[in-house]
Amino acid sequence: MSPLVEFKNQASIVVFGASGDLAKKKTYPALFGLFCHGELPATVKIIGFARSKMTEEEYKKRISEHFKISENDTQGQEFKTKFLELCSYISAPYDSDEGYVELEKQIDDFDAHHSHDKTQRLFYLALPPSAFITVAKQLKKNVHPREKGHAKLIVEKPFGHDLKSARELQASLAPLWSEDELYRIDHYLGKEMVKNLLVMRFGNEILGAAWNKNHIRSIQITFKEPFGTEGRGGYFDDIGMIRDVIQNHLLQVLTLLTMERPVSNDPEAVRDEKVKVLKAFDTDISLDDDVLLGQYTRSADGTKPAYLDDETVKAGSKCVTYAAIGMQIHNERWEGVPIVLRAGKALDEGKVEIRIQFKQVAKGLFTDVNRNELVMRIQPNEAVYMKLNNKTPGLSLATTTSELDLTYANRYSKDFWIPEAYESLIRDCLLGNHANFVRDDELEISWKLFTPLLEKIEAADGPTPFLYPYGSRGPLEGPEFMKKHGYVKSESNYQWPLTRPSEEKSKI
Ligand SMILES: NC(=O)C1=CN([C@@H]2O[C@H](COP(=O)(O)OP(=O)(O)OC[C@H]3O[C@@H](n4cnc5c(N)ncnc54)[C@H](OP(=O)(O)O)[C@@H]3O)[C@@H](O)[C@H]2O)C=CC1
Ligand SMILES: O=C1O[C@H](COP(=O)(O)O)[C@@H](O)[C@H](O)[C@H]1O
Repeated sequence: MSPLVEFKNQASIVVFGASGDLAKKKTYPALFGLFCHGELPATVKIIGFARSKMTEEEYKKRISEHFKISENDTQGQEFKTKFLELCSYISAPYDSDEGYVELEKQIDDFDAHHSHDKTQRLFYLALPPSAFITVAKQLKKNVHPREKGHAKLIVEKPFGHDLKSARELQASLAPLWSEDELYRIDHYLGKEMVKNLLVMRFGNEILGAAWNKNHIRSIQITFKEPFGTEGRGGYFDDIGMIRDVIQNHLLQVLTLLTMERPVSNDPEAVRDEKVKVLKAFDTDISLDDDVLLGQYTRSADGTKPAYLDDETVKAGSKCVTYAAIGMQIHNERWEGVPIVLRAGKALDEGKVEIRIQFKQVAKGLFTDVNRNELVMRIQPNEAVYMKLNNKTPGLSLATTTSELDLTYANRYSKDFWIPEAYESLIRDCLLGNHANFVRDDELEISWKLFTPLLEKIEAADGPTPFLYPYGSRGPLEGPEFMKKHGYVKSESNYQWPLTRPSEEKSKI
């Protein structure tokens, strides 16, 4: 039997850093979600491992805090009870053998009890990067099954801080864990709309045919969060917005959006294409022309703090909480198409979307019509809509902009289970599907792309970010920057959600 099938039937799942924030908010809720949907292996044991001293009761209370069930959801409560019966906890240091020896024993007992021929072990490192290598080494030494079965290791971002540290991390991991055993999570790859990109692009001839420099005028990928770094300022100060979201999540989305068609749906075929297009990205990102940086100040009404008000942030820090970066891809398909990745915290709304703007139609027949735009909203409320020009209904021959709208909430019933990103990725890992995980060569190129820029930004004489108030749309220079990078704002005859005749204006 292949390891793939075996992990579907039975597995021991070990969560390192089980006392932490990620484990509580994402890892355990995802495991619980999979359990409720019958997507965990039929025979499974879940072991938490961390240094914190907790009784089993405290541990179970902690890991279930974020389960999505209400008090009066009897079925949900039953699932929770059954799920927690599968969970146990080991409190031990990460850097000495004792806890790992106990872990090995618990897994062996579980396998013996269920008469498993082979042991299947999934280790999830919900740990700060400083602990990755210690745990990876100890696991290899004490708990790797070797010829007894198969093992997988899930590693969380950040995978390094720059090219050099990413290489060092990789050099330490590689002798211990093969690329085949490693699963580097970028949780954006588990989001429904991101997974839909392959189908949208390669399953629709009409889009595939127009997906190139001949028809596309510009590409934007936007990440907006309505909250600041409250409580995480100290951590964020060494990271900044480019490392936090752009170098990983947005770049991954862009890669899927711009790669060539994979030869098959084999995970390596997909990752090969991602790497190929990444190699065609221009690494020479100009600080003067291609980058707009910002940092948030207090909100206009004074109720929300400035980034620098956080006591854990270095006084006078120039850390970037907003960044827009103009990128170029030098290949036959994309040469000359402006691309902007932009991300900001403490903005006016929470939203992540892709916006593809098509070229203007030929002049002559119309004096001026808006450009078509294809928008794929990743969150909240998944949607795909295409802005099209249409004749204004009635006697008028004027044009108006409307849209073909595939808003999921209107098109798919609530009975569809759209898994959370972590649910989807843990399931992929259990099934041995690497397609939505970051390969070592992808990681290397993503750092090659952004490290030179980060070095310029973080140099002692690096730029001072533009300031923007908490709750605003970002630096005032934003619209001008977008215009410079090929985005033309629609004429104002676009009305949402309902077009009314009084506001229509003649276009022909
Ligand atoms: N929080 C989130 O939502 C997200 C987090 N991540 C990434 O996931 C990883 C874990 O994040 P998160 O759970 O927030 O981290 P935490 O800071 O909560 O750490 C997790 C656990 O690791 C242990 N730990 C903390 N510091 C150290 C240390 N210096 N050395 C050894 N062990 C330590 C602690 O457990 P104990 O002391 O009990 O052993 C802690 O409970 C990080 O790499 C983070 O960047 C990625 C995306 C989102
Ligand atoms: O990795 C990160 O992502 C989150 C945003 O994730 P989302 O799934 O809520 O869109 C971001 O808040 C965090 O700063 C970053 O580290």
